[in-house]
This record gives sequence, C-alpha cells and structure tokens, in this order.
Amino acid sequence: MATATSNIRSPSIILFGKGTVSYQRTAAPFQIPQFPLNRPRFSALFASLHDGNNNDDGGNKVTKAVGLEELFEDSPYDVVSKDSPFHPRPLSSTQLPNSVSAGSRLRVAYQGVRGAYSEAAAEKAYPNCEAVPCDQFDAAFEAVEKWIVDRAVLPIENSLGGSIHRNYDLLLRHSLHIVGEVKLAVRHCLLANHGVRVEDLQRVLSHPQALAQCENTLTKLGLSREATDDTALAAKYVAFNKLKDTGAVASSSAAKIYGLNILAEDVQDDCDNVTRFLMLAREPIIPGVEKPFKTSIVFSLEEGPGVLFKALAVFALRQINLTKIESRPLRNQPLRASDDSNNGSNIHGRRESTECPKTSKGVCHFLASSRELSSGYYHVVNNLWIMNFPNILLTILHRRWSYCVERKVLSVDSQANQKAHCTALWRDADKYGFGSMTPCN
Ligand SMILES: O=C(O)C(=O)C[C@]1(C(=O)O)C=C[C@@H](O)C=C1
Repeated sequence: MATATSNIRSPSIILFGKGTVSYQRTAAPFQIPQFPLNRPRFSALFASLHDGNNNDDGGNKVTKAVGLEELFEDSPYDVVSKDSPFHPRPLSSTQLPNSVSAGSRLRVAYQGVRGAYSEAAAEKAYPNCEAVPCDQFDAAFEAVEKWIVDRAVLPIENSLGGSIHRNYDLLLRHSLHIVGEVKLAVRHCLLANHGVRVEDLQRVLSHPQALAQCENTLTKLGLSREATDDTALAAKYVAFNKLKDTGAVASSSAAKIYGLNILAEDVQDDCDNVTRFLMLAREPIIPGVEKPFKTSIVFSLEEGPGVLFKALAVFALRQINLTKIESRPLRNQPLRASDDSNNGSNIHGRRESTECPKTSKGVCHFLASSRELSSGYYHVVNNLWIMNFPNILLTILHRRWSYCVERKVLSVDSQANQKAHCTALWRDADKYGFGSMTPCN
C-alpha cells in the first residue's frame, strides 16, 4: 500500500508546454477573436480562452471536458492554443507581454487554473474582479509588475500545512507590496470520473499543500500521491484523461468545472483548514498616523550568539505582538558542506548579488551587501501587529532594515505617543544590533 508523496512530471507541464516553446505556440490563438470585446486588453493573451462563460455554474461542463480530451491526444504542447475555449489559460512568466493595464475592472492574478482555491481567494479579496490564472507564482508576481494585472492574491500559509515558502522567497525577489490579506476556509473533496468508486482508486493527484492537508484520510484510503501545480489542475487532468484509477483532491467548484463526481467531501484532516492569502500590489498602502497597521519586516543578521533573540527583544520590549516568524535560507549565502568542519563557527564567504535585482525596494540590495559574516538566513517577522506603528518608524525600517510590507488597520492613538514610541523602538533597535546592519540606500 503506497502512501508516499512523489513529485511526478507535473500535468501542468503536459498541459501548458515547455517554457518559451509554449509562448511561441500561443501566438496563433491571438488571432482568433473569441475573447469578449469588453476585455480587449487581454485579447492577446486569452484570445482562444474566454467565451464570457467564466461564471458558468458548471451544469454543462461534463460535455465540455470530455469533448476537449481529444485535443490533448495529438500534441500535448498544442494544448496551449487549443485549450478550453471556456477557460482562460494560465499565464506563464515567459508569456507576459509588456502591455500596460487599463480599464475599470480590477484584474487579479492567481496561481492555478479555474477552480483553484486561489481563484476563490482572489474573488473574496476583490469581489467582482477579473481573476486571471497564472501557471506559477512567479508569473503572478510578474503580471503585476508588468502591469498586465492590477493585483495578485497568493497563498502564504495554511493552518494545517504551514508556510508556503516559495512565496516568502518571491516576496524578496520582487518589488510588490502586501496591501492586505484574505483567509479562505479550504474544504477539500475527493474527486473522480463518473462511475469510478473509491475502491477503484490507486492514486490521487493534487497540490502538495492539499495532499498534506489530507494526509490522514489519504493514508487510510491507501492511495499513493502525486503532486500537481494546483488542485484544480489535478481535477482537470483526471477529467481530460478519463482516468479510472486516479482521483483528485480539489474543490467542489473544480468538480463542477471539469465534470467530476464528488466521492467524498471534507477530506482534510481538520475541519478548521484555513489558508491565508496575501493581496499584492505595485504600490504600498501609505500608512496614516491615525490608525495602526499590520506589518511584515524582513531582515538578516550577522552570525553570533543570540542575535535573533536580541533582534526580537526589540519588539518584546516595546510590547509589540509578533504572531509569526519565518526564517529562510539566504540564497546568496547558502550553507556549505565544508561548514561542518569548522565546529559551528561562523560561516565565512562573500555574498554575491546574483539573485536580487539592484532596483528592488531596498531589501535585496541590503541582503546582498558585502558583510562577511552572516547567519545564512533571512528572517521574516510576519503578522506583526503593531499598535501605534508610526510613519517615521516605517520609513526608518524601510531604509535600514528592509521593507515593511503588510499593513492593516487596528486602532487609533495620538501622534505624540507614536513618535515617542518610535524613537524608543529605534533606539532599542540600535542597541540590540539592528543598527549595525548595512543601510540599504
Ligand atoms: O491548488 C490550489 O487550488 C491553490 O489555490 C493553492 C493552495 C496552496 O498553495 O496552498 C491554496 C490553498 C490550499 O491550501 C491548497 C493549495
């Protein structure tokens, strides 16, 4: 009874081609004007993909899905140009033109195909938005940066599966700002083609996070697991390939969209399965002094005893409530096998700025600075609920530590209090070590 999770060649690769090649292939459909006329700015990207049916409740989806299967058979890479005329095809980072966003309806990028939880999150975050699918997280970041869309909504953590590290890392490499968050209750279903029973299933496909969230159930069922780029893509793959021994873990809306049967509902291990999504924009929210904001800060520290403890003391001493901290490897200062031999002493070596664009908002420049000793990690103090978090401090943090990205309204206090609070906090920051960091500008 196999229960291990394996990463197979992702169906998304099968469906959407191979990088730049699929980009070339997309050129043809641009000429087919099936795209709704009221969305001209996307005609180049989605000419063959929309029929204005995005809100279809799925009543006739079985026929559509089955009919499309033939399209996959002759040449998988042509699927880009022949993909469902009913669904937008995901953007990939190689397919983003430099067009400028215009128009009134907010366009919001999400990772996945139609029916992904991220699509639901995008619609929850921005009701009445035009949700734009992207094949990878990077593509969603780039779509905002290149003005293809106005916002991105991307998962950052799940109550059962934990952090989505990829997006932490991408936040550093891109220059977008967190302007809000949305939490989505994720209720997974076990889906299969019509006529397939639970006992017929040998394996199940889904996003790794979704598989992790259903670990106990899938183990009980004795199903092997294979990873896909998103849950809805798993459903699409199972449907289009008419698989009889393979199910998908995905949403009930994915079941409708791709014409699958729901074998079991609520297969996640805990009924409180919530994913937190970040709302990302090109411009930050400018914090006012009249309201406190929820803030995230990224910083790295020099190697030394208790440096992280001291850094966090800065917040503790100011009664600032931290709700999450995430430490991630610094890509340009990776751990090396040879570090084993120096008995846990400092990691030596010069960091090179290869990953981070110089123009990004401070933090990458900062992290790429040439300090010789480093812990090899950067730290994200996340969900930092700061009462009376003042503008001036935000400015200082932005200049010296990195960036403050997440801001949300909490309550109100006087400006004088805020200024005092800020000055003291910054003094502590200097005292406890942040002050020794290399300024980023
Ligand atoms: O695969 C999807 O449907 C997604 O939207 C992605 C994602 C994730 O990355 O965590 C979002 C919510 C669920 O936690 C499972 C998967």
